[in-house]
Amino acid sequence: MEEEHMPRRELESIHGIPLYWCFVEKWGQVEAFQARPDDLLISTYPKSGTTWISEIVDMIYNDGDVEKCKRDAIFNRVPFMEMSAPNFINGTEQLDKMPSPRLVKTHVPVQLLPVSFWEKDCKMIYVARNAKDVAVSYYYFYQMAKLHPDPGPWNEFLEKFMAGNVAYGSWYDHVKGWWEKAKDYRILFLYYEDMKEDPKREVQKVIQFLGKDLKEEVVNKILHHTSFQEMKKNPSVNYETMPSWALDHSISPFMRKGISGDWKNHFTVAQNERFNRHYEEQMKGSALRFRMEI
Ligand SMILES: Nc1ncnc2c1ncn2[C@@H]1O[C@H](COP(=O)(O)OS(=O)(=O)O)[C@@H](OP(=O)(O)O)[C@H]1O
Repeated sequence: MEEEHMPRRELESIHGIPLYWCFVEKWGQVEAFQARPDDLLISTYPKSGTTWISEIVDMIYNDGDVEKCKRDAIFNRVPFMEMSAPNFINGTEQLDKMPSPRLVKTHVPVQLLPVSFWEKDCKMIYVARNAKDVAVSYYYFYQMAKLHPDPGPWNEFLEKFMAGNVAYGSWYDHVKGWWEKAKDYRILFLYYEDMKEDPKREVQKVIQFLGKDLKEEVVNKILHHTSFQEMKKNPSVNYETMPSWALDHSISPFMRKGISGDWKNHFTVAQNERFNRHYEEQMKGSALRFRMEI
């Protein structure tokens, strides 16, 4: 049998946001998606801790039962709403068939979220990560995930990232857009850096937001199971069950470093200065504050 493969293709655009051609092709399904009142939406800009918070939430939903959380891969337990690609299960169709309560993953900027999520007043968790670490993580992900166009050399990719010419568009607009919405809707806004600094405190916030009450020993179990070291070796979350023609872990593992501040190993002094100037302009007037390391 001929091996499946995924030829790299340039991004297309949906409502002005650059995105994979195969997601754009089925965008009508995303717009028409019917959220349910007890859905929990997990929203992030790519590479901001989506898989981490997804596993934490599934562990909370299952009262810290590790075996239950190993029942299936993370992308089946927390389906990726806008996912649509040849030879892959379609996100909206997968969700339509799923019993409630559902956990839903998305990376859409706030203006592209299907309206039914607002109408049903669903709870949402948004995780934000500092732009420099996201850019680095995204650069490696572009290389290993064949859905992306070729990222080119780091310097060129960084320029594209700053200009918002990457999948899901501008990081700056994404975080600012969700931050503004969090003022009016049931959105728990978390930072990756806070989760790294004090995972217990942040997991407690999630438990409270979900209206759960878990014993300390269960919380400790969740913390252990969702540590980077544990998740890296857990096939139900490390994406190694995905075919290598789609995700090539030999180029870069999905669970790559899991730290804050890795950008320092990639940005030159000149790149950092240029990035900082651009960052100030983009984030001017926003109350959002990120820590670039912890
Ligand atoms: N448990 C845990 N602790 C700390 N960090 C973690 C954890 N799990 C995943 N990661 C890191 O998150 C990065 C992947 O982000 P996402 O899961 O958002 O990726 S995706 O957008 O859904 O493809 C990617 O970051 P980098 O290592 O910087 O590339 C992962 O390593």
